Amino acid sequence: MAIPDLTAMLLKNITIDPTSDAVVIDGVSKIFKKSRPLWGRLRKKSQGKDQKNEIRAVDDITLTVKHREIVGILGANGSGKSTLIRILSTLLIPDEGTVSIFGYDVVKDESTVQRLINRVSVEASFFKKLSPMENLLYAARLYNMNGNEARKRIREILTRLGIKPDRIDAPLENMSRGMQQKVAIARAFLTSPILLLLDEPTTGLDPRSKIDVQNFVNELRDVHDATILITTHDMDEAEALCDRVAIIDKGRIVASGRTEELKRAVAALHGKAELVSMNEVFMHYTATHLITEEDVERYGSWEKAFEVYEAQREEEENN
Ligand SMILES: Nc1ncnc2c1ncn2[C@@H]1O[C@H](COP(=O)(O)OP(=O)(O)OP(=O)(O)O)[C@@H](O)[C@H]1O
Repeated sequence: MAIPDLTAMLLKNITIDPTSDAVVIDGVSKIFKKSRPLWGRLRKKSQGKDQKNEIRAVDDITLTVKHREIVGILGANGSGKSTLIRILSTLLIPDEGTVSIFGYDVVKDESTVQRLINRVSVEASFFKKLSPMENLLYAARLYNMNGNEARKRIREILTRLGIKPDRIDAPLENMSRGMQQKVAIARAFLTSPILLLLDEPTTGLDPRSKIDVQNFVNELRDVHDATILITTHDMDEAEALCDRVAIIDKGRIVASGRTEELKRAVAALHGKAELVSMNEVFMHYTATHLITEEDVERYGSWEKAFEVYEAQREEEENN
């Protein structure tokens, strides 16, 4: 099927050197003010103490992503993944450091960068009364795509992502959250971006749909030369999809490399002959609490126990 060369269209007047790095993040930090309940603020005032009221959501991150690489940012809730993705997509300005996308600075060359990237996140905005087809045609029009070609391509992508034909023309508001997530993913694929930023794209999707999305991500890189940065909690996904991962904890990169390398390194640290799992690697670098077999039994699974301890940690940090 003839697909309009949208990438070429979008890149008119933008020079891209495919041999240069796709993303260069250099010493980037983002600091937020902690918002406190009124009672907490009054109490602090009365105590007259100068308490730390800042969160370094991203703390001195340096990372390079090569053209056509798929890189995973792995971190627990609140570790700074979305903040980093928002900086890359020009939605937030870094307080320290610089980021460039194919040589264009996210602050100084904001509008150029916006034409090179596409971000998918759970907060995707859609017209909920309209159907997936109508929403995606609207997006296609923004990118000057030919209507008939766009219609064909949209149907193809939505079908590939497992959306049933009768749902393609039905209102989005009647679809499950997972299905709406797939429409958000379809929108990013429709415009074949040079750099795709996927912020937890498969959270909430069933296993079959996860695989559909992962296959599509691979295809985008293999066929359309895209570079992909993906945040995820899902270690299997990271292993299946990413050439390289960076583990982030409290805004800092605590480990990075190929999954195989990290598994070998952690196994060696634990004195094990065979490779450990990616879950163990993740725990090794991020856990504040060692999860025991009793915890797994008590909470039903390793992931559930991890979530419970992370929630406790977050609560402690916010108090
Ligand atoms: N606009 C904001 N104002 C104040 N604090 C913020 C803001 N955005 C994020 N934070 C804080 O920054 C830290 C990092 O948040 P971020 O959303 O980047 O984490 P995350 O790793 O994406 O988490 P999750 O997996 O839950 O989406 C958290 O402590 C969060 O509460």
